[in-house]
Amino acid sequence: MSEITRLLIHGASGRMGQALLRLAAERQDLRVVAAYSRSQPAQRVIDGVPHFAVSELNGAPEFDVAIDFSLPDGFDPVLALCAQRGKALVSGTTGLSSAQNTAINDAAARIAVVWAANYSLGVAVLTELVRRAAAALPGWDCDVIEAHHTRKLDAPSGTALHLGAAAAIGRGDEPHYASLRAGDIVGEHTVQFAAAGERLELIHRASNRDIFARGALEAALRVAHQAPGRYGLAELMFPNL
Ligand SMILES: NC(=O)C1=CN([C@@H]2O[C@H](COP(=O)(O)OP(=O)(O)OC[C@H]3O[C@@H](n4cnc5c(N)ncnc54)[C@H](OP(=O)(O)O)[C@@H]3O)[C@@H](O)[C@H]2O)C=CC1
Ligand SMILES: O=C(O)C1=N[C@H](C(=O)O)C[C@H](O)C1
Repeated sequence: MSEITRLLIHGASGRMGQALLRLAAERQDLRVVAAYSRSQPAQRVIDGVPHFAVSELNGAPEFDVAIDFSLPDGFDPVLALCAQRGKALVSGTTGLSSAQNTAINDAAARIAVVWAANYSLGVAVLTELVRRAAAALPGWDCDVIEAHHTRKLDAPSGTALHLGAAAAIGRGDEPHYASLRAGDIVGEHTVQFAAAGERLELIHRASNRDIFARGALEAALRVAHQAPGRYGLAELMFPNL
């Protein structure tokens, strides 16, 4: 086991991929050994990091953990690579199908896997608040309202679905969802509880993708050498919640 954790970044050319590469370069405890993007034209080295096209994924160099922020179309090959190599995977790709979710559970018999719709501490706390509010407010209307940039493809967002599931645990039924796509909004989530005469709103606003990238890098460090299993973000990162 090397002291420096070797990272493979999948989805490197994207908004999240670029944040991950920039923040990883500032750290001494990890090193990006390969960065993959769908449309990378040819193998090349950028700031000391070898970049490849995803078509070359099977020939990836040795790594300890892969971080994936791509799109559902790209998810299966990186999960397969990690399972085949016996290496951990941290993924934040949203919009995955139920079959892909089942594939994560299957892979977790062989490797350590973390998948989370949101890697920020604020949303981890919000999730707990939503669960408690939903349990305390039976019979109130519950709506999850999310806003994101116009380039986002999935709706409702993964975080909205995650918060809705937390509310459902507290109240026994799913809330309603509303999605807005406008400008360059990084990510905003409101969980609203409403009854006659009063309304409670719990809100998280992300203004910078670094919060997600930092969370994913930390999760990767923590899970890189763990035993096989599907690890929840809260148990791995925020055990005091
Ligand atoms: N869990 C969390 O905390 C967060 C999750 N997300 C999620 O992360 C994902 C990426 O977001 P974002 O960075 O904004 O998206 P971008 O569109 O900016 O980037 C997507 C990346 O994935 C690559 N890609 C696209 N299709 C494929 C494919 N079929 N195979 C392999 N690679 C592919 C793209 O390569 P190329 O450029 O060559 O097309 C690009 O590198 C989304 O699902 C988003 O919802 C985002 C923020 C936080
Ligand atoms: O695509 C995004 O940008 C984001 N996606 C995640 C989601 O679907 O919840 C997390 C964050 O809101 C940004």
